[in-house]
Amino acid sequence: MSVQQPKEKIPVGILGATGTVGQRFIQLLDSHPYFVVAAVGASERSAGKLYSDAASRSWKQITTIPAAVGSLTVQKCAPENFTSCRVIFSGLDSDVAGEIETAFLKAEFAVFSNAKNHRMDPVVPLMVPLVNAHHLDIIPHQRSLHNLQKGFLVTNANCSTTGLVVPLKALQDAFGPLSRVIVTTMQAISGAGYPGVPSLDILGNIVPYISGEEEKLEIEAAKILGGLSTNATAFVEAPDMKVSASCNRVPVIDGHTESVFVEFKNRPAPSIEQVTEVLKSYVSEAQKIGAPTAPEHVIEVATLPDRPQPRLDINAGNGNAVVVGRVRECNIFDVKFTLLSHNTILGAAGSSILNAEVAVAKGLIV
Ligand SMILES: NC(=O)C1=CN([C@@H]2O[C@H](COP(=O)(O)OP(=O)(O)OC[C@H]3O[C@@H](n4cnc5c(N)ncnc54)[C@H](OP(=O)(O)O)[C@@H]3O)[C@@H](O)[C@H]2O)C=CC1
Ligand SMILES: N[C@@H](CC(=O)OP(=O)(O)O)C(=O)O
Repeated sequence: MSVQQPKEKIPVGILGATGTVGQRFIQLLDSHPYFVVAAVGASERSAGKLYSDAASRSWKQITTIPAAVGSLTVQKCAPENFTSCRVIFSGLDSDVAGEIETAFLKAEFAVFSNAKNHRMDPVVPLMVPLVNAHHLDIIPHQRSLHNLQKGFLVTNANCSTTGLVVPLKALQDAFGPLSRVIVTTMQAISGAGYPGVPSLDILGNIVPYISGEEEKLEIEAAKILGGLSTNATAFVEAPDMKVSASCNRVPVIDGHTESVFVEFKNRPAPSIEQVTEVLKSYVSEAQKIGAPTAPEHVIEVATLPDRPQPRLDINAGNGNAVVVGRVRECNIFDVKFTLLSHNTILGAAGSSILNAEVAVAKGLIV
């Protein structure tokens, strides 16, 4: 089923527009077929300045600030400053995202958040567009609980969780429930925002601790890989699946690499050839409904034995695909592989934009 795209541009606002994720939104939306940036917001430090001035020092994208956004005045993140927008993309710091995003929800905006604050809310989809777009079906219930006509709130997952759940979803769909997953991450420094990790801590080094990260990987996957109750009013966690994570910060600018070990519940376990074929041929709902920025291939399976590598593979599917390599037998669990995903594109702004495209296609953005 491919859905017709909107004929008119949809004005969007970006909260946290000066940050690492906010900048990615601005870069990605510059060429978007129907979303157009109409307002930008950040902290009181930036509010009142032209975006080009507020972001001049922190802008770290390889493209320049689009002129139309550079000339916008940065707003305080209050709903009354975003009345020209129908959609809000939030790249807000989690210290403030909770309250601010709730205010925009209550003011009837369609809010797409990258922050952790609302992810485990029982009526908020924790949505990885290449995995669980059907979780959007809870929105009518969310609206009725909050007494809203048009507004709703959807969150992205943690950036490492996002890369992980894509191949897990393909495997779960094909071979049934997963019982145990162990993952060790090697996470890029852009994951910590700007200015992020001090250079003296990370250059020539590895830091084997990212605050709160392992816990997020361990709980978010079960919500994302689970289903919805039949009346679409509650999420049902993937049963029996246990995830154990070990997270490391490595001196890479963009791209989270993960070593993954998977055990299936059903016996006999699939062969490596079957696993590889399933990963290669996985198709997501976002692709089926014709979301314009969905990658052609959700999972690219690397054939060379020393791939994926962040420097070489990070832009697969314009940053919205997951590259999986080294698919092989595991002599403790069933299969092991290495994956790479772009932490600020698929892991953040790219997924939010895809989530909004899916919401447009489902008629939720009015
Ligand atoms: N970086 C990544 O790979 C990923 C990040 N995330 C999440 O996305 C969010 C943004 O992350 P990131 O871009 O890396 O962070 P940054 O630190 O780079 O940016 C934070 C943004 O929040 C704004 N901000 C800070 N305080 C306030 C305030 N009191 N009121 C309004 N705005 C405020 C900042 O504005 P100002 O410039 O004015 O200070 C800035 O625009 C976080 O919640 C993070 O956890 C999720 C997945 C991946
Ligand atoms: N913690 C991630 C980025 C992030 O901000 O995650 P979360 O949105 O789950 O807090 C990293 O450092 O790479």
